[in-house]
Amino acid sequence: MIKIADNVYSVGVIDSEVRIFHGYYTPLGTTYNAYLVVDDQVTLIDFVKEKFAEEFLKNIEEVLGDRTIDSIICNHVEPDHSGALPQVVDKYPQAMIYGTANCQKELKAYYPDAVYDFTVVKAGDFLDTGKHHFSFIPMPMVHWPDSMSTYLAEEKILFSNDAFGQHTGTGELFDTDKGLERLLDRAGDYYANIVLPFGMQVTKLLDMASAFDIQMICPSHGVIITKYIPEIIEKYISWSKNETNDKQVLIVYDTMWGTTEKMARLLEQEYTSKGFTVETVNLTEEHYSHAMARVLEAKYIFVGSPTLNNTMLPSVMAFLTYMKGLKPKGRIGKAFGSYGWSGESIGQVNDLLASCGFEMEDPLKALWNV
Ligand SMILES: Cc1cc2nc3c(=O)[nH]c(=O)nc-3n(C[C@H](O)[C@H](O)[C@H](O)COP(=O)(O)O)c2cc1C
Repeated sequence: MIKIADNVYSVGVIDSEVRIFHGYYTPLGTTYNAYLVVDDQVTLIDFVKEKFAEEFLKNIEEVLGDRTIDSIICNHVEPDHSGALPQVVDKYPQAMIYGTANCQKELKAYYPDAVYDFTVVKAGDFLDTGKHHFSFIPMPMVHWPDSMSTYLAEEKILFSNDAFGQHTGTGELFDTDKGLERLLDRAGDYYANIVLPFGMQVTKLLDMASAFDIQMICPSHGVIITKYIPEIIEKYISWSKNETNDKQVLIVYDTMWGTTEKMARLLEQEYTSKGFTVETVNLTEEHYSHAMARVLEAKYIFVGSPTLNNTMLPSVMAFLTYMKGLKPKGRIGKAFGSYGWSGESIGQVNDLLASCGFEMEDPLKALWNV
């Protein structure tokens, strides 16, 4: 438990061990952030993953002692945020849960046996807990239909849920602990792997949030943002518009016997000598979500695979399928790869990149060797 403002406590937990998050590799683990606001009435904002329910309840008790929770704001139903709901409502049965209409439906589906009262909230609604006033900012699809943010006027805090999140489970608490570069690196990694398809919805959220004076952003994963609010908002505006760096190339490949790797190195040399910044990811050595984080600001996405049994390597297929789902826009693609006789992989990679809506450069093929 940590006090983060007058009467506001961080009561979430650190999960330093989690490594895969719905297909997204999290080398630093993550945190499940939840917050308590103590007023005439006590409000809990979000829960944690079910596995950490006991630790979570202890954190809450450390702040409240024998006091009870009157209101629970459920910003998002996904089990990393709502998993401990049954245990919390069991201990604090009188608490009223506030969330969007979709939140109500999804909670019923996830926790059919839990007993609790629920009030549906929408934009413009307030919760008054004595000296504190919460307002609700629904942000559907950032990143589920139920998602919302909550603003606490007196402390100027935006509880942003998954927006502005970062998977950083190393014990850092504030953006000032490790600085701006670290924050943007972790937030960018998260944005690329989770938020990227929802640029339009992020724009709406930023428009709505601009009406509030925000001095602190408390996301549901990672560090609390205090110092670098303008910087992170500027990045969110840029990422939501799919703005890329025209001089940045990402090369992603895999290889069996090294020729496709040689092709990747040749492309790297060519583009570096032309003044581009080039990042190269070998999918045997790095997870595809690491490559995805690099997609965020790269204008050029070059993808290479040799032909294996008339198709591309599974690792390359996994990356391309994953990237397609995350809907990056406005990129320039190029397929490359080596083959022995039929060479289907290069055309298949080309077609998948084209199906992402990328403008395509001519593919590069190498028979056996370069
Ligand atoms: C198990 C296996 C299956 C292969 N299947 C095909 C194939 O269906 N069509 C083809 O053109 N080449 C095929 N090849 C040849 C490779 O594509 C060729 O060796 C290529 O140069 C490998 O590129 P790399 O060095 O980047 O791994 C196959 C090679 C292996 C080892």
